[in-house]
Amino acid sequence: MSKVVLVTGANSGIGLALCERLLSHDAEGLQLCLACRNMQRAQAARSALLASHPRAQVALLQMDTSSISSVIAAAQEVKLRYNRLDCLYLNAGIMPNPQFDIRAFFRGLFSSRVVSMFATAEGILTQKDGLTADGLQEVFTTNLFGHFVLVRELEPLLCHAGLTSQLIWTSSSNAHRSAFSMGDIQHRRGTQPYSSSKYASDLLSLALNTHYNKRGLYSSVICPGFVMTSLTYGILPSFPTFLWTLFMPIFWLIRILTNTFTLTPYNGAEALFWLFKQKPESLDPQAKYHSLTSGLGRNYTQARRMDVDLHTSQDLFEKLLQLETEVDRVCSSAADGRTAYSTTCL
Ligand SMILES: NC(=O)C1=CN([C@@H]2O[C@H](COP(=O)(O)OP(=O)(O)OC[C@H]3O[C@@H](n4cnc5c(N)ncnc54)[C@H](OP(=O)(O)O)[C@@H]3O)[C@@H](O)[C@H]2O)C=CC1
Ligand SMILES: CC(C)=CCC[C@@H](C)[C@H]1CC[C@H]2C3=C(CC[C@]12C)[C@@]1(C)CCC(=O)[C@@H](C)[C@@H]1CC3
Repeated sequence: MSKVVLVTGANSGIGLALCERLLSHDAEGLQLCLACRNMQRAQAARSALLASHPRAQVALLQMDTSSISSVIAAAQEVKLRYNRLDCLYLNAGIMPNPQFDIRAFFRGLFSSRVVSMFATAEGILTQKDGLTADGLQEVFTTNLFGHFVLVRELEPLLCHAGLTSQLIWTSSSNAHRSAFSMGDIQHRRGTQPYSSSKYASDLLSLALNTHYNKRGLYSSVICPGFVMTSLTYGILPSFPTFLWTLFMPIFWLIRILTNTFTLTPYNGAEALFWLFKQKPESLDPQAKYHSLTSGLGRNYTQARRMDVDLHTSQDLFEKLLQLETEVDRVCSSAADGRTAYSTTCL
């Protein structure tokens, strides 16, 4: 029986490279569904995949993870099209308006934390976040909450007696506990919404395992390493893309120090692809699976323990459930024509 796999943010970067790798592994035994916000870009990605795998089954789904109504509509469509989902990749993500602290970068270069700075970007990156049309924080909603709502909506397709399914989150080694606050899960008040949203996805994955393992659903988290994609190019917007290419020899040298410089989307998708081939029951719910590339260019996956605990993960899960109920209430009162209030108070 063919496996049904849905990938969010599949039209570019790591998501698209993953689709290519999945099809190269098993073009005919998969029903691949690319969930994207922009259908033109989605169509281009589908054509590229079909050019190298003409017999593959590749479907498209319109979904904007920053819009809760779009996520709910997309989930309804999935439920009409498929009767089960084997693997759901929660990969779409943004890092808007990044501010790169050059001084901190040069200080870091000549300090003992140089390797960790290149691996995690700790202390050198902040972002300016915005609000979605629903009044939620944009990074939180796109990277985490939209995906949470998607998982909840797709529960009937993911939880089947006697069968297992997988959730696989594209997190980051930029996920730091210090950037996340349980009193401000959307990160309204801080300057590191990206790090906060990725730390929250690490916590949420653990909580999802606690709640859903008994129903056959398993969740894992990966870090693709540092990959050259449009997300990365956005960090130095005044830098033309070709200048990044000129830095490649330096990056290859850095790769000798830290194998986290995977650099290409193909390498970055290593852990995503590796997890797909594992038995979900055999995976460690407290581990983050890192895509790594050695100095000689060998790709491998390594599990590293995450800085998460069950109690905090459970607290976050409950807060997300509350937020889901609130958003639902606001949306239905707006649909009824009653006065809708902004979700900024949530
Ligand atoms: N590049 C890196 O070094 C690292 C990346 N990551 C993570 O990897 C994931 C993939 O990013 P990457 O491939 O690098 O970057 P890209 O920008 O190439 O890919 C991001 C994908 O997410 C999609 N997306 C963004 N916002 C939304 C939305 N609201 N609804 C639906 N889709 C959306 C984008 O669609 P569109 O084309 O329409 O913008 C795009 O397809 C992200 O979660 C990122 O945080 C983690 C660690 C390192
Ligand atoms: C131009 C030169 C010579 C160096 C580039 C320095 C930084 C732009 C670069 C160093 C470490 C990188 C990094 C990321 C972005 C670009 C850097 C800050 C990430 C934050 C990208 C997104 C992630 O999720 C992280 C895992 C990356 C960590 C490393």
